[in-house]
Amino acid sequence: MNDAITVMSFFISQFLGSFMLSYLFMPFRSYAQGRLPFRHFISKEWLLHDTPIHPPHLITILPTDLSDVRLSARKPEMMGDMTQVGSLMAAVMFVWAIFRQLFPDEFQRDVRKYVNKVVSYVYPYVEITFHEYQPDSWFERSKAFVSIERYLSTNSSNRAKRLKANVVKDCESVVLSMDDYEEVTDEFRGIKIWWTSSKSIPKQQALFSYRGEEEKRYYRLTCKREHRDIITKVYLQHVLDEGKAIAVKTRQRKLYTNNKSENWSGYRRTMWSHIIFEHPSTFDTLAMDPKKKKEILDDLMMFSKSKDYYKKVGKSWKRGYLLYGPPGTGKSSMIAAMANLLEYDIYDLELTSVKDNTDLRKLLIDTSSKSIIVIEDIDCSLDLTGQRKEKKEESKEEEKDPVKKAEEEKGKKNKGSEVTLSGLLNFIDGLWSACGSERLIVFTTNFVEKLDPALIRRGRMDKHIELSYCCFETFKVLAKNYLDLESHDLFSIISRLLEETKMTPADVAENLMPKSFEENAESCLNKLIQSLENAKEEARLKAVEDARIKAEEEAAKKIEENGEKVQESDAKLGDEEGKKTDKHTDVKENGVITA
Ligand SMILES: Nc1ncnc2c1ncn2[C@@H]1O[C@H](COP(=O)(O)OP(=O)(O)OP(=O)(O)O)[C@@H](O)[C@H]1O
Repeated sequence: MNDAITVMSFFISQFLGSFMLSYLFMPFRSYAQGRLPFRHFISKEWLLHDTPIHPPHLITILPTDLSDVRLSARKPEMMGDMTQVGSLMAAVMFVWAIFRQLFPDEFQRDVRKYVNKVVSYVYPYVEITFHEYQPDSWFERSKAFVSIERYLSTNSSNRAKRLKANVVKDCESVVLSMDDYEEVTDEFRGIKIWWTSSKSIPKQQALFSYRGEEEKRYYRLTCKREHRDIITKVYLQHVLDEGKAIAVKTRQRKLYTNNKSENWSGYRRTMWSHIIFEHPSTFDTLAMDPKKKKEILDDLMMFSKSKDYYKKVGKSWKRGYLLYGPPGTGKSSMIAAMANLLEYDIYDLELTSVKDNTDLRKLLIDTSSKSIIVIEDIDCSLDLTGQRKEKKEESKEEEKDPVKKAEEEKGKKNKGSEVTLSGLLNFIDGLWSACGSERLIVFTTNFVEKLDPALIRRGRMDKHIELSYCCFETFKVLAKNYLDLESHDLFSIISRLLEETKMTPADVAENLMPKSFEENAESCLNKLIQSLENAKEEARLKAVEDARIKAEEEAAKKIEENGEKVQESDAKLGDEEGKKTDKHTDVKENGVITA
């Protein structure tokens, strides 16, 4: 009985094998005759084409261009085709099952290897595969894969028939990408390229799986052999560059702030926390002198386009900005406008949360390029101003009271940060500052005169920008933004008042903003005029009060000086009288002595 089964299986496999082989070789034969376009897999199109193809539609491993196939209905032949394909598939599966059952794994591997070798001789295409995860970094997606995904999403997803929709995190927009086992074509310098997305599924799904046992997604590029060089040397670089550019354009910008150094430990340590950066300030909404604004805009644009220039002159690609001026003059608004202009992230560095210079360096290394590192109110962040002076004084006072010294040390520790001025100077332009590129470092302060000159010298803070009280030019920008007004009869009064009194753009903006539906542009301007007049009156009264206080102080000083003089003269008189008495005593004594 067993023998009979063996013999039967032999004949069946012989029959199916020859049947299958004849089918397998037909595409090659037809290809040689230039008639049959090949496909990777059966697609909808073959059901419709009317090109006389014999045999019609089978699963082959060879890709083709279907674009030149004319589409029309061809239903009567279709049923026959379907039957043939069905039996072929059944045969292939049967033979494959027997092959896998009867032959050991090693043998199967060898067969596959030789089949691939043979196919590679006749296969007129080149395939390049890009895996989502590289074997050496299971937790990080391959940069090439991500770039290709972006490139294909943007350039080819409109041609793909099955798409995957991903909702971007923290955002309501939907990003479409090719679904698994989908194919799209791309064209580069007249060359046709096929991209397929696919995944390899593990034989057994482990209960506790790690990345290696999960589905592995990949993109496969197929092109004709003769185009191999141009595809590998030019096209791939083009795809990667495009992918990066799309990422920059579509990425959500972030506003980071540093965590306290104590919270950096553990596996998931994060030095920076972030939220999505959505500040609406732009250089259009920023009110300042137009000439000054243009100068800053040019400076920023020039910086962002000067990668090669910085390399040529041997400088790391970064630039320092010092923004100074009274509170409410637009320093923070300008930083947001810079970030929006250049599409950079912002790292808002809170110096008091940084333990020491080493941690400051670690934070710097953890920032990305295309970013603005901001230290607001640098004069208040740490006592950086006097440290150099203090050190000099300390070295002079060699022997200091140990109790006083200990108390001072304690006081310093209580401030929570041991970042020093030299640490900060290194942060800005030391060796470590060269890691990463395309970065702006911005300091803001209300009291520029308090800062150590070393901190703000050119090369560290390359551009010093003063943001000051509202002038008429600034007001005009605010009036346009807040009230849609370019001119008004009341502008002349406002212009005069702005020359006579100081008001910050923040206060002017507050007055210009309508607070109810009844308020219109004119009432807002009147509100501003009233406010300016009040401010002027307040300033006048303050000046009077200051003058009175000054006069009183001077009078008091004079009285004090006079009192001191009287005391001095009294003391002098006293001294002289004393001397006289002494002389008298001396005489007496002398008299006594002589007596
Ligand atoms: N130059 C300006 N242009 C447009 N709006 C401004 C300007 N200055 C101030 N404002 C308005 O005033 C508000 C406060 O401004 P901002 O926070 O930028 O000032 P600042 O100089 O950074 O103040 P501080 O020194 O207190 O941090 C902003 O929300 C903005 O609406």
